[in-house]
Amino acid sequence: MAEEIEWWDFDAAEDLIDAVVGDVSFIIESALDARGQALVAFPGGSTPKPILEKLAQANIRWKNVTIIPTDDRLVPVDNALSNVAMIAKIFIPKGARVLPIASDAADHKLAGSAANARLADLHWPPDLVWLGMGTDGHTASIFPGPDLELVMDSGKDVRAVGVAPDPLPPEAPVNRVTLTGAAIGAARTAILVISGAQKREVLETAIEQGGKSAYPVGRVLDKIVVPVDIYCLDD
Ligand SMILES: O=C(O)[C@H](O)[C@@H](O)[C@H](O)[C@H](O)COP(=O)(O)O
Repeated sequence: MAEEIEWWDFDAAEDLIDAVVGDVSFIIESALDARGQALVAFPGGSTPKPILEKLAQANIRWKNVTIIPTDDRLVPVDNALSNVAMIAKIFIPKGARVLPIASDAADHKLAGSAANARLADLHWPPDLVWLGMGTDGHTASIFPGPDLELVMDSGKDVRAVGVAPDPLPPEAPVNRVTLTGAAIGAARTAILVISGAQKREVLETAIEQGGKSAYPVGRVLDKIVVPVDIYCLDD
C-alpha cells in the first residue's frame, strides 16, 4: 500500500478545487525547478473538469509542461467522450504540450501498443499521476473484469495497454487505453480526487483490502510507493 495515505475532506466544491489546484501547481512548479520540465497525467470523466479549468489559470510555465491523460476512450478526438480533447481544450491555449494516448486503431490491443510506444519517448516517470475513481472501484481505465490482471501485471516497462471492459461502463461504453499499474506505481507523486459518499465507501473498503482487493483502485494504490493525497468532496 502507498506508504502513507492522507484524506482531505471538503463540504464545498470551491474549497476542494482550490486545494487540488494548490497541490498540483506546487508539484508542477517543483518539477520545473528541479528538472526544467514536467510530465503529468490527468484523468478524464466529469469530476476533474472544473479543477483543470482553474488550474490552467495558474501562473505556471505551461510551455515546459507535458500532459497526458491517465486513460482515454477509443473514440475520434472530436467525440465528446475523448479525454484528451477535454484536456487539450483547456491547456493547449496555455502553451502546454498535450499528448494523446488513444489512437484510431480499431483493435484496442493495437491502440495499447501504439500508446506504449508513444509514452516510451517521454521523460519518465511522471511527476504526477492524478487519478479519479468510479463507483465500481475502477481507476484510470483499470476496470474489474477480464483485463485486470493484464493491466496490473504487465511488467514494469509496459506503460500503457488497451482494454475492453466487460461490462462496458455505461457513462462511456467504449474500449479504452490506460496507464498500467506499473506506470502509475512509478509516479513521483500521486493524488486521487473523488466525490460523494458512495465512492468514499468503495475507496475505504478498497484501501482496507489493499493489494488483494477486488476493486482495482485498491490494487493500484498498493503499487504506489509514494504518499498519496486523497481529496474527497462530501455530498
Ligand atoms: O476516462 C475515464 O473514465 C476516467 O479517467 C475514469 O477513471 C474516471 O476518473 C472515473 O470514471 C470517474 O469519473 P467521474 O469523475 O466522471 O465520476
